[in-house]
Amino acid sequence: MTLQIGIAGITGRMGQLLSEEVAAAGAVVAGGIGRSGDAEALFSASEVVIDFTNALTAERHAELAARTGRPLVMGSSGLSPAQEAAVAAAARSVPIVYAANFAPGVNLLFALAERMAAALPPEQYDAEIVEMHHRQKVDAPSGTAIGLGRAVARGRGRTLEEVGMESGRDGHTGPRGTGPIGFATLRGGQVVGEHTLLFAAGSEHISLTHRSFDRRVYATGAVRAAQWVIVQPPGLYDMKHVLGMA
Ligand SMILES: NC(=O)C1=CN([C@@H]2O[C@H](COP(=O)(O)OP(=O)(O)OC[C@H]3O[C@@H](n4cnc5c(N)ncnc54)[C@H](OP(=O)(O)O)[C@@H]3O)[C@@H](O)[C@H]2O)C=CC1
Ligand SMILES: O=C(O)C1=N[C@H](C(=O)O)C[C@H](O)C1
Repeated sequence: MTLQIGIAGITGRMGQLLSEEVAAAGAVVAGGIGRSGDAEALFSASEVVIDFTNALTAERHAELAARTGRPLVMGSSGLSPAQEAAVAAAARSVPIVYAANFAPGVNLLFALAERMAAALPPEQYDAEIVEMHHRQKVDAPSGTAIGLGRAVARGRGRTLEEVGMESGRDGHTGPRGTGPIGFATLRGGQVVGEHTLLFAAGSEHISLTHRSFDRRVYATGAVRAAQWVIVQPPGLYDMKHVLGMA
């Protein structure tokens, strides 16, 4: 049977590409909604739903996935801790892939970030994350930047909340703290997505950069995640699970 995939956010930058990538993968677009669409009807008509909307809508869709028993692939970013907790609660009754970034290269970057952070002591190496996106992006720092921050903190045996984030530096900030991860956000033009992780010590710097040139890389990854998630038991998954990197 051909997989019936619903698309939440079908009129958006990602949604339009998703329609093409669903067809390219030999699946069928079961339906799609923008902000005026009927989400209940979309979930009923679909075997799996892919959501690229916004934080508030994505939280509602996670709850709807749990209520209808339809697996969900979620790419929306900018979720608050409470919204992420709601997604995790929904994933107790339905499988959900919630990924900050569906590009394979970024998921390799997450793994490398963790390894580098484990090797570079925070007393000597300050971790800074710089991201740039198109002028339409509404959330900051990007979900991927936060994901990188979490990977660095994990490598140092802590959580991001424990190590702390230094973002939006302006005015008399005082000296940089030892341990917190710095975040800088650039917005402009039509940049698809750029992320740099820098470890800065007194006598050396080491950095890793990922650049996306085409957001189709996210759409391809999300469709792959949809094909993967339909046969998983309930749980909260990430792209590393889909890619076999967990
Ligand atoms: N994880 C990843 O790899 C990636 C994540 N993203 C994230 O995906 C999200 C979408 O990005 P992008 O496509 O660029 O954004 P767009 O603004 O281009 O698209 C947003 C889509 O969401 C729809 N929408 C808004 N409100 C609702 C609602 N209440 N119910 C249903 N649909 C709604 C819009 O519909 P309408 O046209 O009617 O307004 C539109 O189709 C963002 O959070 C972005 O950060 C983006 C790229 C990659
Ligand atoms: O809004 C975008 O465009 C993107 N959002 C995601 C994020 O917040 O990290 C992923 C990608 O960088 C593009």
